[in-house]
Amino acid sequence: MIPRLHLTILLHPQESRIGDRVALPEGPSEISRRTPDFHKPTQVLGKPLGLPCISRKPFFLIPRAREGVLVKRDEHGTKLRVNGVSLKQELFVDMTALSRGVVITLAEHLVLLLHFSDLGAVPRDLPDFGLVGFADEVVRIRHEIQQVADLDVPVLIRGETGVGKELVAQAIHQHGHRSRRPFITVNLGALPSTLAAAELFGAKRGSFTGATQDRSGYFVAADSGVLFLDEIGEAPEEVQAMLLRALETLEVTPLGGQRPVSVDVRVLAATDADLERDIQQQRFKAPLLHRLSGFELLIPPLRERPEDLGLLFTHFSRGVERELGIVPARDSKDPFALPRLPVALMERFVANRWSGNIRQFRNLVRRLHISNRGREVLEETPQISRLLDAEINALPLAAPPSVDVAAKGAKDAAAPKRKPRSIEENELLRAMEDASWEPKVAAEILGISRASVYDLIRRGGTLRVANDFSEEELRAAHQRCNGNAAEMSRQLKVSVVALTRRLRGMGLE
Ligand SMILES: Nc1ncnc2c1ncn2[C@@H]1O[C@H](COP(=O)(O)OP(=O)(O)OP(=O)(O)O)[C@@H](O)[C@H]1O
Repeated sequence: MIPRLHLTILLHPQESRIGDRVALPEGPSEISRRTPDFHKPTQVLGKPLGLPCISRKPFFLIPRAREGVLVKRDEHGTKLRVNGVSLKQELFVDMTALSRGVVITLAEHLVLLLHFSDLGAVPRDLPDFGLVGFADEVVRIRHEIQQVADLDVPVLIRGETGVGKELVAQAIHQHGHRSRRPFITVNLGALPSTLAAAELFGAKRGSFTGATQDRSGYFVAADSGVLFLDEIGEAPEEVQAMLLRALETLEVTPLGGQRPVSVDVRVLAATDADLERDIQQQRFKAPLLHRLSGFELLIPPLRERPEDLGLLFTHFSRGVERELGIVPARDSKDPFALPRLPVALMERFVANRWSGNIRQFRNLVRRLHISNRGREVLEETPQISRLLDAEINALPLAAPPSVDVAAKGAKDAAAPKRKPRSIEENELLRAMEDASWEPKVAAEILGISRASVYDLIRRGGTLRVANDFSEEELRAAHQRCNGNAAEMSRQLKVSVVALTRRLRGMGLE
């Protein structure tokens, strides 16, 4: 098999939308992206573009050029044919570097990631199922989802924590016959064993202390749909026995109830545990494993597919900006803007072979955007350096400070919320700084409500909100910062949104 060179556009200088065109500084070259994702062909038209990092000669990227074929390998490096339609130029790159990914800048303002991938094997009609990435292993998973989604068999999804097991479960649900029926998630690791039976199978009023009314339980809630048993390896032994019975009989009896209730559920389960070892050590019931694994899907960790880092970075960047309402500080109409993501930073991601999981990577991207709020280019802030250094030392990252918005059901219910009183002034200050002084974002970081953040600001005495400043103070700051609201926000340690509103009210933009 000839390895192919794959080219990923990491970040457009101006995050263009479908059909937008971005002028390149050298001559009349143009780049247009036709689709919002990067799996589809990227058109690069026009004049030669400089490849300052690795090219020995200028080279053309031709329409629909997205891959090259390795044609020669010798002591000078590797010769690849960049060949979307026909051969136009050759590109020399270092083979070792290419195997871990090469980050380059095009015409100084477009960052690309080059690496090998066997794109020839991807069937054109294979849906992406919401899984970002095209590493061989991701393609295999997509293929397996396609094979199993519309069969009513139980599926066991295995992989380390935070690799995307729940995402895969959702994809199976959405592409199966039960897509219009409920998808209920229950995290067995978060279910106290004393309540497990009632939570799973329901309970009649008065059946135990605290059961003040009838409850139907997860199995009944998922009737005719899909029940996703997350962290199945964490299920206490008695819960395993109850689950096995329910799965074998497809009947559940609510606690304190007389008659069993029939249920029609497709069960998907996920675990990061070594269940075979747990069976040997008699911590997990072998029949339950057999019952759950009508089909098995194994999801590899991100460190085994670094070629997906670029796509995931872009995907999460968009999500974070949308979710937190962060507007990039750059002028979106400037086609000559610097790349949002500098090569040096992307190189850090690639060279480090990010050893954390996808959730941690998303958290890093989120922090990168928050701590760079108001800046045109994403820079490595001290906070990001700390996270990257922690990765180099392969230390696990701290749990994400914010609630996982993608997590559903029992997972959310179990997410810890903090007491505002436990937050010291220093921690508030750090969170506000990381949040670029935006209380909404600081609230996410701290795990408290926005109202509580305002409350802490008012009680603390170090920070103020925009409304606390006198007109005189604001006019002085406005003059000092030449009317730059982002700079004023940094100096006054106050939300740029609230500040702009105040300035507008005073007739100052
Ligand atoms: N291939 C992917 N493309 C885009 N987002 C992904 C991908 N894989 C995982 N994610 C995102 O990463 C986060 C973690 O994924 P998910 O919760 O599915 O992992 P998990 O394996 O179920 O984690 P846990 O073991 O902690 O339950 C989610 O926000 C998910 O949307």
